Amino acid sequence: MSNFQEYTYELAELDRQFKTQNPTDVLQFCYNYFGNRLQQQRQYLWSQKQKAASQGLVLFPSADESAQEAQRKSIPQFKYTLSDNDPHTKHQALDSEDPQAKSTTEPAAGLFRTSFESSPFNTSAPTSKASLGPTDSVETAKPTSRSGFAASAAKTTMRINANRRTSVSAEALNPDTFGEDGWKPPVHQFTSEQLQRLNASVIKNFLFSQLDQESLKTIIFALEEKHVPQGFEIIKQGDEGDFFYVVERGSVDFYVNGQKVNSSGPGSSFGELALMYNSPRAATAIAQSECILWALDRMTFRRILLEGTSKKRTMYENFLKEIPVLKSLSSYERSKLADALNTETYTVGQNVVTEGEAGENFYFIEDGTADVIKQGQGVVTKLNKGDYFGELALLYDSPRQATVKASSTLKVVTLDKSGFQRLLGPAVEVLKLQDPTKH
Ligand SMILES: Nc1ncnc2c1ncn2[C@@H]1O[C@@H]2COP(=O)(O)O[C@H]2[C@H]1O
Ligand SMILES: Nc1ncnc2c1ncn2[C@@H]1O[C@@H]2COP(=O)(O)O[C@H]2[C@H]1O
Repeated sequence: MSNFQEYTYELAELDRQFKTQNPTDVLQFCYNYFGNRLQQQRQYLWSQKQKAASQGLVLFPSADESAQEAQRKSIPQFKYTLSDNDPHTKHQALDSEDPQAKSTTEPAAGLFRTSFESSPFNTSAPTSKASLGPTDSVETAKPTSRSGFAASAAKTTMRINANRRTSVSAEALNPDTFGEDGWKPPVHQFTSEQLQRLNASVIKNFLFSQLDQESLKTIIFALEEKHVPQGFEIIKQGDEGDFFYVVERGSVDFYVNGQKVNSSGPGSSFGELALMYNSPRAATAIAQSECILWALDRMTFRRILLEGTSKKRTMYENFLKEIPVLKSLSSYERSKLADALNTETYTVGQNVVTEGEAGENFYFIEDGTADVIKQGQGVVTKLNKGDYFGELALLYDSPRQATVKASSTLKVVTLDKSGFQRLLGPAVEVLKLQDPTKH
């Protein structure tokens, strides 16, 4: 594109955004628009340059080698000239791994009441329903989240990784640098009633179960309570990811290209993909009913939850693909299932489940063999890699119908009761059809 073409493109895009959003503060809107564009472009060029450098190519050659070397080491920063306290100015560099960038972008606490709040710039506001009003509980929390503008700005920015999933590990943040780079998680204040609710539901989310106490505490205090009305568009497909959400109450529907693909209820979470892969939002999320959500900012998600989550998804991805009973699950449903799995190992002769006892888990055999034994009948079935067991007690809320004993070293992947009820989707019908007591 020639400079002139680029210039006309930018003006046309600004014009389009302006007409869609109809801002009240014209200059501020233009300032924010170009600020974000410039910053995104600098970061994009920098990332391209790094990629090329890793393959021995030099992009944008400079005569001054030492300046080039210095540049290679740090992301060139574009700095805003307005004060950080400007309520319209919450920049995209929030996600930058560069500490300098963050120190210039964190808004002063208290300026933003809630990131869902209707603002002249917020195109994520519901199309037809009333906008979200801050609840008492929201107001008790000190918001440090993105402004409404950030959400709308996402639409105007160049899509760095549009429609492409980059590898998580390549982008993972280095835990060794925690604390050294100035990053601090948001710390909200909760009422005792809020803490009780968090304890009762949200904390039980699978993604949090892998965390040590310290990380769990960080996550909890970084959460922000959001109340959204029925019909509210929480996430828009194609937007940039800002928050990860856990549903405390209500349910959320997901649409990909206008088609409903999924829905999820209390205890579930969503909005992780864009944060994990630095990709645009993969689906639109709309509140099917009034919802209470807990939102976790992108940076805290990436710093604390990214590694464990991506490790689990990678670890179980291939295994789950091979299990016949799970063939009806979409790859996204398999990923969510992977989040909820754990591995246990049993030695020969050990019981995994015992006939007559209550059932808490469902099992897939990852490696090894097991015998299914019924009192008075002996071994009724032998199980191998890829087989499952323990579904009957969970399907029918009944005691275990048989004992399952390891007949060699046995590695099993476990799914607890709540995951079984929420994450197996269409596979539950297949499990019912294959009930071994009926064959
Ligand atoms: N079938 C699906 N495909 C993609 N995303 C889905 C699907 N079902 C639910 N989602 C959620 O919708 C979210 C939209 O934002 P993210 O892409 O960040 O993360 C996505 C998932 O958490
Ligand atoms: N013939 C069988 N009768 C009962 N349970 C069986 C049989 N064959 C395999 N099983 C598995 O053994 C498991 C014992 O725990 P559950 O009853 O939860 O679920 C049972 C089935 O998954």
